[in-house]
Amino acid sequence: MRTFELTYPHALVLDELPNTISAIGFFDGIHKGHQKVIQAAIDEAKEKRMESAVISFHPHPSVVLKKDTQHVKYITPLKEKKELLKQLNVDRLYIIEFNQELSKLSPQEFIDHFIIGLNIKHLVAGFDYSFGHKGSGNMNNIADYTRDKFTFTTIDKFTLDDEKVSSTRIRELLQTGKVEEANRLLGRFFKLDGIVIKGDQRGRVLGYPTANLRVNPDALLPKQGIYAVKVIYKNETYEGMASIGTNPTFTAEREDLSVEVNIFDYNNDLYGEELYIEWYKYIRDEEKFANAEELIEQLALDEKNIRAYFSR
Ligand SMILES: Cc1cc2nc3c(=O)[nH]c(=O)nc-3n(C[C@H](O)[C@H](O)[C@H](O)COP(=O)(O)O)c2cc1C
Ligand SMILES: Nc1ncnc2c1ncn2[C@@H]1O[C@H](COP(=O)(O)OP(=O)(O)O)[C@@H](O)[C@H]1O
Repeated sequence: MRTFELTYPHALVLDELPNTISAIGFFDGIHKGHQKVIQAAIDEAKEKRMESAVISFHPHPSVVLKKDTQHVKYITPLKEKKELLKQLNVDRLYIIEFNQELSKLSPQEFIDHFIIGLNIKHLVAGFDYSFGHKGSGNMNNIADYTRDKFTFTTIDKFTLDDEKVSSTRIRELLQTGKVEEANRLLGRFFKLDGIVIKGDQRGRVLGYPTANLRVNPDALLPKQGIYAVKVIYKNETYEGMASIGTNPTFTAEREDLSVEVNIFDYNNDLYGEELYIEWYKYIRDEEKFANAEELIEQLALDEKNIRAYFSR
């Protein structure tokens, strides 16, 4: 997959671009609905022997358009989005910088520059995709803007058990600890990755060393609490238990959340290493215990429960 990060106006030359069939959308999460849109573009490209592409945006439009949104958290930050699209075997990824100037383009200007101008011969989008100033272009009026240079397909809303699969729904599920349900809509396990950093060096004393992760500040974290997880490290998968929280038993008044994981049946130095965590099940809320002994008892119980969960 070749990635092109474009700012308006881009300098790509039409004559040098291959005939392309592209999906377009913000696609946060690359969930099952997004996958359907993207797969439709890939399938059509194969059939027509053209290149497949995804056109997406960064940052999220709400960062630019809303006054009160300072920081949007993503189900799939740009890095994860790229990795997932690469796995889907998309040939080309165009990331358009979403800024004030872009938001002011008319629908026709947007189409001329980013669809016709990128040599897109066929465009695939979800039923609710909109483009151009204030989203005035959409899949119902897009025929007014094609100049007969490309055709398009609109993909109907994707539902699971009568519920629309949406990024908003998945965010809500993750933020309320319903990771199993979120995973179902994603069509894979929700993942976070990070580099192992030093914590307070207390875990090993408790008998439960925990790898503390520095995660992407753009990444959406699931609800605070304790989870059954799998840890992927150097292509090996381990079971483990993770905590997202403030370690209230030991620390008062802490604002940032730590993401840490105790890996079962593992004993090795992990500082500086990259771990991927797959989130399986919410187990319990984080608690403030009276002392370390009580926390240790609870950790033993958590381990027992989570091992049982994985061996069902
Ligand atoms: C599965 C699991 C459950 C945890 N539950 C709690 C909890 O309920 N309350 C709490 O204060 N800390 C909890 N912790 C965090 C521990 O306090 C923390 O791992 C320990 O203090 C070690 O911190 P360190 O890695 O910075 O040395 C939990 C950690 C794990 C891995
Ligand atoms: N089973 C394990 N799970 C997690 N980390 C482990 C494990 N075995 C060894 N380690 C190592 O121990 C470190 C965690 O020990 P801990 O005392 O909690 O220190 P810290 O407070 O720096 O996280 C990890 O970063 C990793 O390098």
